[in-house]
Amino acid sequence: MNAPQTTAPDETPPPATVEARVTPMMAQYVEIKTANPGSLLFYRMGDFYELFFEDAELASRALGIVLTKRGKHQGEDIPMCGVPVERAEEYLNKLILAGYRVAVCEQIEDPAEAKKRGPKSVVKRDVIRLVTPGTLTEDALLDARRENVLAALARVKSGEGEDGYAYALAFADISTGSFRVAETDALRLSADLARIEPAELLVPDAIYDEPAFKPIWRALPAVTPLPKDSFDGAGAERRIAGFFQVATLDSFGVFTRAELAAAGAVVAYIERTQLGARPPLNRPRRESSTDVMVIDPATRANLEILRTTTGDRAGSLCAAIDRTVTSAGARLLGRRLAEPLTDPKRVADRFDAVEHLASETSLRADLRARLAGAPDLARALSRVALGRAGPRDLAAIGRGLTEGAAMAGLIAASPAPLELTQAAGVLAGIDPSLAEMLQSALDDELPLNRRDGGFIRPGYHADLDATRALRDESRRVVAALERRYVEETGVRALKIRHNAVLGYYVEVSQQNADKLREPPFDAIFLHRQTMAGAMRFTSTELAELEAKISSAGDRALALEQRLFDELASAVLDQADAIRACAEALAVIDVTAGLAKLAVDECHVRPEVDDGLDFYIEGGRHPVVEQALRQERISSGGPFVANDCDLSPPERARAGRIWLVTGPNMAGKSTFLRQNALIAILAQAGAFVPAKAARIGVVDRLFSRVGAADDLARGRSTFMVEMVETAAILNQATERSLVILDEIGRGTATFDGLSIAWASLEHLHESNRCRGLFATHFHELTALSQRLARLVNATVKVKEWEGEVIFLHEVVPGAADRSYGIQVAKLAGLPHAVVERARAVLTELESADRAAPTQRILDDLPLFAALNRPPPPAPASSVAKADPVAEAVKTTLAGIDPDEMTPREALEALYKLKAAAKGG
Ligand SMILES: Nc1ncnc2c1ncn2[C@@H]1O[C@H](COP(=O)(O)OP(=O)(O)OP(=O)(O)O)[C@@H](O)[C@H]1O
Repeated sequence: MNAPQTTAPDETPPPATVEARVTPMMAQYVEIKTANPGSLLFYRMGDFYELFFEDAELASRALGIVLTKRGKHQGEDIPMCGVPVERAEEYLNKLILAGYRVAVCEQIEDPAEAKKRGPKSVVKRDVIRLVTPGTLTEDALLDARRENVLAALARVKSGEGEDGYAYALAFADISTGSFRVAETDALRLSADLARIEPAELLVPDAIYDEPAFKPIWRALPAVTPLPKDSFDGAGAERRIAGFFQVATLDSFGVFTRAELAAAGAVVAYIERTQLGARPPLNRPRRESSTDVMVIDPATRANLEILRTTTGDRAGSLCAAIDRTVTSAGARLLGRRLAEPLTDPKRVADRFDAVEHLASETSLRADLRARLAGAPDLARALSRVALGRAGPRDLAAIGRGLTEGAAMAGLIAASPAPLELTQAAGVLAGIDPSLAEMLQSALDDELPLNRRDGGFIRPGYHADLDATRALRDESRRVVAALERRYVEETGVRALKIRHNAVLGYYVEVSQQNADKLREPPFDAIFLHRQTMAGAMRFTSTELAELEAKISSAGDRALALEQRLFDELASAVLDQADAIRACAEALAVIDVTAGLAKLAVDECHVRPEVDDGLDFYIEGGRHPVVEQALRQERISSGGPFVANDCDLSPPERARAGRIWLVTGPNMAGKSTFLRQNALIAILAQAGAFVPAKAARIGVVDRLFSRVGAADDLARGRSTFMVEMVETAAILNQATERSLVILDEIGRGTATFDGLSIAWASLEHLHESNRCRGLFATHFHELTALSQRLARLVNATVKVKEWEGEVIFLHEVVPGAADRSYGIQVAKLAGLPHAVVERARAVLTELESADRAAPTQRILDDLPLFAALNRPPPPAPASSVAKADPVAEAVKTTLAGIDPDEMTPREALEALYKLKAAAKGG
């Protein structure tokens, strides 16, 4: 969903036209609103953020809060709604999720200052921050276990690429500081965006409006079009250098013009939304397009890598393998699964680290115990940098650094592989004095907000201790004064209380009040307020005490604020080191989590190399296996492991394709998916659910599994299936792994069979990829006699007293039937329908089912669309314009399978057979 547009500037009266009857406050509101188009304006008034006019109407609907009125503007009622400041985050969250942006406008002076300018003057206000989906930092607004990425897409004319443009993406998570850039192109853009999963994408106006891109925008949570100059390539370098406070970008590495433009846009947008505050971003790191396995959006969705098709984390691959104990670890695991590597060396480094912690049981347990106490360093640091931190953030950084140093010691105690020694090196390198300072400065129990005070540990700062003593002493003096007044007046129920309006006051019941209003006490007590059952007084003594107490309290608070700033700036001085620590902790967490997974779930270290093998022995589906075990969803036994070997046959230079047939519910889809997931896990650096595995790096993974329509894009189920199949046939290479499940089932039988047949040939002959192809078109199994690298496999079932028993075992060979009716019966189809279906099936099966198979083998030349000399045509080739074939063709042309009843279809089949016999 794209962000709904809020009031455009020209819809509210510009300040110049504001007439005399516009109140000064409204004039200020209108001015600020005009300066912040496209955002809802949270206008601070006391303890509330108020929204006016159209903003109020939109927000009251989105938040389900009451819409009221407040005064008049140019003769019209002003619609208004408000949210209490202390609950603002919760409401902000809802608005951001609904796709809005919010400009937060605060009072930037003390109301007392405003009063000095005259009774009608308005408190100065200004926008201190724009809250957008991609620029959140508050814990309450973020999902701890997910990244929150702001991305920008830039395009520059280059004369290269399909459309003469060079494209690049820059993507940053300001809540953790990661910042990367990568080239992309119009074709792989949606795959890259699916990998990056931006919470908000910035695009130039011109691209935003191009129809070809609209479907891509629709798949994203928020897209923000920006004017061209935000992507100005020439200015970008200066802007980035300014952000990182360096003179030139020379030391950052080499970037393309498009990459610079994209990174410049990200930086400019952060500066704009944070109003000058700088989150501690890493310097942009360049990614090469070949570094990671390309997985298109449909494949990601189909394989449920990070989320299930319904959008839940539970039930996804990520959830099934996540044993991390920190949020940062969970985020890194998600990132690794989203972008499996293609370099066997880097993959091996990750395996070494997992293997080490898998075998070092006690080290693993110690690290995990310490990690569990380590807070989210990266997000805390980001809030410190943006001035949004509380005392708990500072304490979190201190604790994280201390735990980190301890973990470095644990790892370094014995020889460890590279990934772990590198992480330990980073953790050990941090100066311990910062953590010590934070530890000694901050109390054990901390308030959430710095403005509440009371977070500095007694004994840390002498002046603060003295001021606090004064404040507390004064309180004791109040108690003493109360006792004295009780004695002097003889009113035992006399109390000294405090509230925001009166400050300190003396309260007595109505019965006792007269006593205080008579001599001699009327000289001491001054009447202030009459309540239902009580009367309130002040006294000179009390007023003096009050001034002393409040000044000591104010001074203590001010001192604490100063100390907070000092601690924050000490933290920021080491921002780079702290961020590196946060990354190192995440690496250790992911590694230890994967090691634990490997041990608990019996996963093994696969071999990943530059070859073309794909050999899995005893592979399992990690999600289905766990589900079967935990929930006992199936009455059957545990998960049945299966082998899969798509490695090239001897002397062949391309891998195999397995054609998997088998009854419904036998486990074909599960088998297909498990092999794709194993490839992802292996290249992400995780051990895999198998007895053994050897995988030649997969450059692209494609899967067309299951059917879903995309009515929003005007595509039927079959259309979606064909669009996805087209992408696979156009893009798969020898290095790719292709998983196709029941291609062609969404249309009439003959159309479907023909499409499946032609696609299989194309994959085998032209793409030459490794593949798994599941189908109910049993006729296709005959193709293995002609396609050298096509292997038939089937999922075994047993039939027992008319019932089918699923064995879930994948074996060589072909299935002869689908047992669809038995499965339909299991699903509870009415008895009459099941019986009728059996009768129809028997009748249909009595027709010659071998005919299409025969045609595959004899009649059609094998896949003629390639740029290679056509193979010598067989004797009975259609190419010879055989009159019999012509007759079959003519009869076929007259058939519209979609319009036929089963009986007509049967008759048409007989006619075709007759035509084929030359009748
Ligand atoms: N290897 C296995 N071991 C144990 N149970 C399995 C196995 N594979 C699949 N199953 C169980 O069988 C169910 C059906 O599997 P799956 O959806 O893969 O069948 P299918 O052959 O693709 O069916 P259809 O052709 O109807 O789509 C799964 O939900 C799972 O519970």
